[in-house]
Amino acid sequence: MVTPYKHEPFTDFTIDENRKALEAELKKAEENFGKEYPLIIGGERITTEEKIVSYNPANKSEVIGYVSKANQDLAEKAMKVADETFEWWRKTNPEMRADILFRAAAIVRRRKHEFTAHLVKEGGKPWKEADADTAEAIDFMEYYGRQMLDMKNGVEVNSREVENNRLHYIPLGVGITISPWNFLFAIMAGTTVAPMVAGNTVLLKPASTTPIIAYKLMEVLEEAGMPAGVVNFVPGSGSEVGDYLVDHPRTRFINFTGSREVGTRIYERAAVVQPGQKWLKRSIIEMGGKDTIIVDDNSDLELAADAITYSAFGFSGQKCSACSRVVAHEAIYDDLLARVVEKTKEVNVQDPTRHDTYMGPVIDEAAYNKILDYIEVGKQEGKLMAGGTGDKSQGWFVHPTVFADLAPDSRIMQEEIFGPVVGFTKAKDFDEAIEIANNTEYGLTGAVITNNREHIEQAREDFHVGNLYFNRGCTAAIVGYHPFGGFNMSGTDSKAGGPDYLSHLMQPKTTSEML
Ligand SMILES: NC(=O)c1ccc[n+]([C@@H]2O[C@H](COP(=O)([O-])OP(=O)(O)OC[C@H]3O[C@@H](n4cnc5c(N)ncnc54)[C@H](O)[C@@H]3O)[C@@H](O)[C@H]2O)c1
Ligand SMILES: N[C@@H](CCC=O)C(=O)O
Repeated sequence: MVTPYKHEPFTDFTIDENRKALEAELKKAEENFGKEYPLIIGGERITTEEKIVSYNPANKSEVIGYVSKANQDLAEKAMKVADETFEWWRKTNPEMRADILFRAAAIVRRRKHEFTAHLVKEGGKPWKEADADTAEAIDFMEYYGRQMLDMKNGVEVNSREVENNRLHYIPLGVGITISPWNFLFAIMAGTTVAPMVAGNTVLLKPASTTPIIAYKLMEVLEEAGMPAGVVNFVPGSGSEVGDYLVDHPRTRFINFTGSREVGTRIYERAAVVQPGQKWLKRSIIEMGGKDTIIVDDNSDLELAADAITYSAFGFSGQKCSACSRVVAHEAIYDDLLARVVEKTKEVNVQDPTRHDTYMGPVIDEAAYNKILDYIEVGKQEGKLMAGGTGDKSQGWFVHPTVFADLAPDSRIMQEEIFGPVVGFTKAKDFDEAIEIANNTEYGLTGAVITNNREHIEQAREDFHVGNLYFNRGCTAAIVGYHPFGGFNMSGTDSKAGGPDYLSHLMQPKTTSEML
């Protein structure tokens, strides 16, 4: 009997015991620095000459580890193994597959601080963010296991007197999971275990900046009883291994989360029917955001300022859900801006190994340079109110930055920066605020801070985003509570952590028997 789903609680690090536990795991994580990690294909560990090097973004001189790098030959080998494994894995009992996830979740829960410490080091996440990432990985396993149990008997369809009709779900085939570095554990794990529990086999290609956490997930799944060949670990270059697997005629589906640039490229390539290909590939493509918080004239400004500060600067703004645009009613614009600037100046930026860190580094040099370039653009387009500088002496640190008085169509208000930069613009009334909020090519998250019931209902209808929140920030969706995914150029809106998610990874089959 499976207990009802509830999300994994976050750790309270003000409790001495919890703080000491994480500190001990951070020390242990440092002892493991510099280790080598192989590929895993059909359970076989394969070491290659060429390596991906994973660095600590808060301390450039620290190498977290060296990960073997797949080439096209190894990708082909992994495809063959996954294809063969699918032939029997697709017929396995869904309960057995769900049990693997429940066991895997329990293993991670028992070693929670070990994983969280690893995320602090490999992802540069402050404790709170790293703990939430671990909790979300657990949630995905618990939630998708239960979803599979709910879906295993299909759904009721009508039958007539002379026939017996059924609709049930069958898996698709071999899927390619391509994951981002920002939710290095949760999204990587969720987009791997969902297809697996649905009866598919998977080739997992994690982000090259954060591959080691994916190896650790593989170890957990193996310990939980996942047979060899079901999930195969093939880290490698996006343009080499990624393109090869996306184009492969035996690829049945692609489960991608990442940037708009790479997502649209994959979507286009996957649409091309290759010689020998017998199906139309399914593409689940979740991409970026340019997420807005609207602040109404009749609203709690302190709540608004807190929500903006956390949504803009939590994990250095490196969330697809991060608030990068504020649209404020002109009557409260100056007051709100002053509050946010004051709070921004209080944000500390330091090594996330320290327990009191609010904001750590950005992920790497390319991200650092891109964000600082945008800051220069912002200085031309608006008024710099806070931040505006970086420090790369030790790691890739960018100070939380606020720009005021931007035009809604300025680059800072339109393009995904993926860093700790937020822009403010003014609206004369709520109608105009909604119009500005919708005026991007994305449609992922948004929030409205208001005490006006009519405006809540208006936004519910007209604010065109996949995840809309009222009187809170626009980040921190919880699996099973806030199914997550966006509209327009934010992606295919598959709603990760929601009741429809597994249906994207299976196909419904109707059978009708004459009586
Ligand atoms: N919508 C969501 O749920 C969601 C969640 C997290 C992150 N994101 C988005 O992800 C982006 C940040 O992540 P990122 O920098 O890792 O994104 P990215 O697009 O650079 O990389 C994502 C993955 O794609 C791989 N890749 C790169 N080129 C490829 C190719 N040609 N073929 C196949 N794979 C290829 C990368 O190696 C990585 O594993 C942001 O835009 C953010 O908004 C979206
Ligand atoms: N699901 C996360 C965002 C994932 C993208 O980076 C949130 O709701 O903040």
